[in-house]
Amino acid sequence: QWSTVQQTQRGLPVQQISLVKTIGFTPNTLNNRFILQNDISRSRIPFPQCISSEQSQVLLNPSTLQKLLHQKLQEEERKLKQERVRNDGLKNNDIMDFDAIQLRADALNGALVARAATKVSAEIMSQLGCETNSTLTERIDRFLRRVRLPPSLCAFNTNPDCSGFTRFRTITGVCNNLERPYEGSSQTAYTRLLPAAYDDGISKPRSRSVLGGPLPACRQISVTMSSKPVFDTSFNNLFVGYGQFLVHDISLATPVTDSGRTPVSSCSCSSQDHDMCTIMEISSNDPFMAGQKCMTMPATAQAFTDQQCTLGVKDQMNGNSHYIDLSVTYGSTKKTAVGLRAGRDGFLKTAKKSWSKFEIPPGQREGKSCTDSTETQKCFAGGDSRLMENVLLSGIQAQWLRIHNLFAKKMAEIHPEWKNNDDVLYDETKKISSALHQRYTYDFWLPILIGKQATQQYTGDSGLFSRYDPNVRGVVINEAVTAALRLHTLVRDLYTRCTPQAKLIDQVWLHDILAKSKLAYDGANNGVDSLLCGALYDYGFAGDANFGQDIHHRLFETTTKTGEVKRHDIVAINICRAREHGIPGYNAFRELCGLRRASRFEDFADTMGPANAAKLQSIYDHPEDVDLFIGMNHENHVPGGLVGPVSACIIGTQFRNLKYGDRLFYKHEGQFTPEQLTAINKYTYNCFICHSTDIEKVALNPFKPPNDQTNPLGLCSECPAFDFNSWR
Ligand code: HEM
Ligand SMILES: [Ca+2]
Repeated sequence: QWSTVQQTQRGLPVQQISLVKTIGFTPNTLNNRFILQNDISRSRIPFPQCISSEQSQVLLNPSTLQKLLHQKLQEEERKLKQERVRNDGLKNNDIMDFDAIQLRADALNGALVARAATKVSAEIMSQLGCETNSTLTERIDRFLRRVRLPPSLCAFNTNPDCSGFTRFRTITGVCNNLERPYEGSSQTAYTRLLPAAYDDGISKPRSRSVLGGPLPACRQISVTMSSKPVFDTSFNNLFVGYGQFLVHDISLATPVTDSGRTPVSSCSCSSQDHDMCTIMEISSNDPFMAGQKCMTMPATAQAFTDQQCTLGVKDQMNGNSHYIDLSVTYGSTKKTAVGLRAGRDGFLKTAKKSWSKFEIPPGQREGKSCTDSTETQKCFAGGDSRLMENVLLSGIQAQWLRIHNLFAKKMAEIHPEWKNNDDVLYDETKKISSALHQRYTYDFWLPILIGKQATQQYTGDSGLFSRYDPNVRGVVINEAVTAALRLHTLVRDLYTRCTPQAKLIDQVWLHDILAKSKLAYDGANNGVDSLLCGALYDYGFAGDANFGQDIHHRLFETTTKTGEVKRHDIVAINICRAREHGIPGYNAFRELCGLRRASRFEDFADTMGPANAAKLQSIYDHPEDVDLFIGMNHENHVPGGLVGPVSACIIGTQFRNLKYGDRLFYKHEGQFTPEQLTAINKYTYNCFICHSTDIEKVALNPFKPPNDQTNPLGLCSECPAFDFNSWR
């Protein structure tokens, strides 16, 4: 049944519209024929006049809508299949092994229905002859969101029973917010700080300057960014690696072609459906890629804006649980989570190698998330498909596995009555490890990124405990993960490996550890532990508009049989991804964050140096055109931070929401007793590293390079064990 929506979750009050009646939905009685015969060649009518016509009443007639939706569903399903067949011949160097996208993304469910609903929305606008542009997106959305899909097509149709899930986190994140149980759960939409901006007001990427000309192409912008990064000695590469681990915890923009392929290989230059595959052009005088036909990336799967399943403009799906809950380690879907467990004593599966006293992540059964897997050297399995994106990331995962199993063992020792209770041991241990992850994130990681002052402003509270606010939405913000948290400017080219005693082994290139498992299994050189050791000493690249070569121009480099070299570019991807996600430009976020909306490039002077403002002027026609990612990377840093004020504002808001909107946040009243929380606070990150690697000395603040005066090394042998006394 179609029905009207009274209230949206964005809090926009929506008027009822009388013409939408409720009717039964019976797919078999529908025919496929396109039933809208109206002339669309008319000249465009301004919005909202176009929707007040008689024709809009006809179009929004429930049975018309139903037929249209059914038709679009079939079309979309067919196109998805065609695209998969078309790309089947491509070399499959899978970086990502996607968990089968369940319920909400299945055919006739979730992602596909959301996609079809967007197509219906676009069709309605087109049939009404509405004039559309990116600035009208919000108003168009508000109009369309009055129309709700039949419940049979809405995966959120029934509320889950949360009564058994109040103490521990669920794997998906469902039942975290007891009033809005799906909020923040895996396979639901990102939220937005600002309304989307789509060229057609519905789903097409921003492509025009406000002055009328085309926006510069993504790769064209990227090649103007320098590849001569400088080091920032105030943080180390473990800070960078932890950051990547953390963003993979909160976000996976699930590709629409979720057949287990990389952003590189899941679309081809000949892809026909540009809604499904973005094709990035490369100019013939490109300094690194001349001769390469194009770069491609699959679109992000779609999701309904909220749990109402209405028509509306395009929104994207987060495949992972939004909360900071160690989902990289434990999984974001039930199936993955179960597969990662050993099935006894609360343990997680691991692999044991003769060359290390420590365990490493288990191999994937049929995994292809790395490019060099063999029978004895398998890609790693984990809760997030990007675990092998680089070996440092795999190392951080190994640490959490080791700590989990160590703690589960301790827990069984102090609670012999739980001996055979796999579930209790798993849940109790997981609750402590996720608490530690949150503590390290908020107390150590975030203050380095946005500075202590901004961290306090957005996430600070006094006293031992903090308080949950069920009205805060613990949902990942599209702008945060599509731009602000894409800290690729910090990513180095060279990675040091060292021995447990911190003796240099060698330095390896990012492309040697990117999607490759070889060095993780390099027993002679201590596997992942030697990279973790190196990360403590390596500086990161500074937060600016310089990007390391490997990630900028040589990402996922492959050579085909015919000798053709194919490369990708994270900067170009980030720009194009944000346009695909309808993220407005930098200027709009300046205003949101309390700065003046610039009308001339000189107005950027309050957030960046004149040279950077001039640089942006040389790329773009108008300040409104500047892409968020590019604008942010040109900002001066906030006090004590690595990012600029607009970045810090978006990131601060994100971490505030993921704290106060997370009912199970470790610091909130009721989660742990004061004694337990004190034990968690006392378990320092340096001792965590000591207990989860073979490294012998770690600095007091492990996210900063060791320094005799300001950040001295401590001996691991002196680290106290985690204090389990208050769990007895
Ligand atoms: C070590 C090297 C890294 C490589 C090779 C890498 C590569 C990538 C790639 C290929 C994507 C997918 C882009 C797309 O299709 O839109 C991505 C997404 C992303 N990256 Fe990185 N990245 C690295 C490190 C980092 C770090 C250090 C951070 C932040 C601290 C970061 C933050 C992100 C974020 C937030 C996303 C979006 C994730 C999502 O929502 O799905 N990355 N990265
Ligand atoms: Ca998560």
